[in-house]
Amino acid sequence: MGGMSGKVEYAPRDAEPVRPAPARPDVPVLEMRQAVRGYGGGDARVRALDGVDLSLDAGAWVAVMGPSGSGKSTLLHCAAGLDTVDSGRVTLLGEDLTGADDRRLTRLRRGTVGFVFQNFNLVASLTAEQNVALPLRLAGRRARREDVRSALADVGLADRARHRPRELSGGQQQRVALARAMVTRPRVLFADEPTGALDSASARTVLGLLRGMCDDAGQTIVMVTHDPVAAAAADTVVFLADGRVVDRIERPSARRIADRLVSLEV
Ligand SMILES: Nc1ncnc2c1ncn2[C@@H]1O[C@H](COP(=O)(O)OP(=O)(O)OP(=O)(O)O)[C@@H](O)[C@H]1O
Repeated sequence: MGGMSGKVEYAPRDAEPVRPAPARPDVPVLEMRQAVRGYGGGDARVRALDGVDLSLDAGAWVAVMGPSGSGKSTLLHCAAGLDTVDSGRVTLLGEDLTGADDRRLTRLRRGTVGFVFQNFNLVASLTAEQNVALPLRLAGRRARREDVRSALADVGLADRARHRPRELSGGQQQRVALARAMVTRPRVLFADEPTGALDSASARTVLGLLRGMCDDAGQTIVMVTHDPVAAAAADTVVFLADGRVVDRIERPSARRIADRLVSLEV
């Protein structure tokens, strides 16, 4: 990739803007039906997902919670097409991920899903702007300057475009990671502990940005978290235990979530 360490080579001004994948109002954005994913064999066999049903429409924000080892990461990975289920079905925008080969999965993910992780996963040698431009370049297209700049402006970092990750606070780095996830306008954002490494003020900022993404842009968010305060920002909390969905609360308070978690962990 030319120019990785230098300035971003932007597309010409009249280049096609990034457009979200077409909406399919007739199908859920994400659907899991009786999803099963096991690891290991024989006596050591673990059913990380044991018949999970989940259906999410455009603009839905679900938090996935549960004790350690309950299957949260496995659910996220299978829903995002980073991992495949052993049985059951997973569809993204109506397209079946089950049995799709790696090339097809990569194509389905591109432009359809975005990712944010606890540890930001920014490229240390690249500026904020270059990090945000990266998914477009990985998709084989030149980024338009205005798409990259507006993604950074959306997270309040227009004035930090030339900063490298080490020159940014944790909260700012996570906002760059959000801008990077959003620049392709994904229909679904998968977030694994997006506020896990942040102080409470930065966490609130990030949760507020996520709220805007589902309310204003109709994007769907699947967020794994251990934090009841973060989960209370979502519309729905799904609780996992031993690979199964054991409860679901709509519009929950942090208090109610914490109480439910405690009851699962004892
Ligand atoms: N690659 C793997 N090989 C073997 N077992 C695995 C693998 N990945 C996950 N598991 C097992 O599957 C179960 C679910 O794991 P998963 O990582 O999805 O849980 P989690 O809820 O995300 O946990 P945590 O909150 O600790 O991150 C666990 O029992 C785990 O040990």
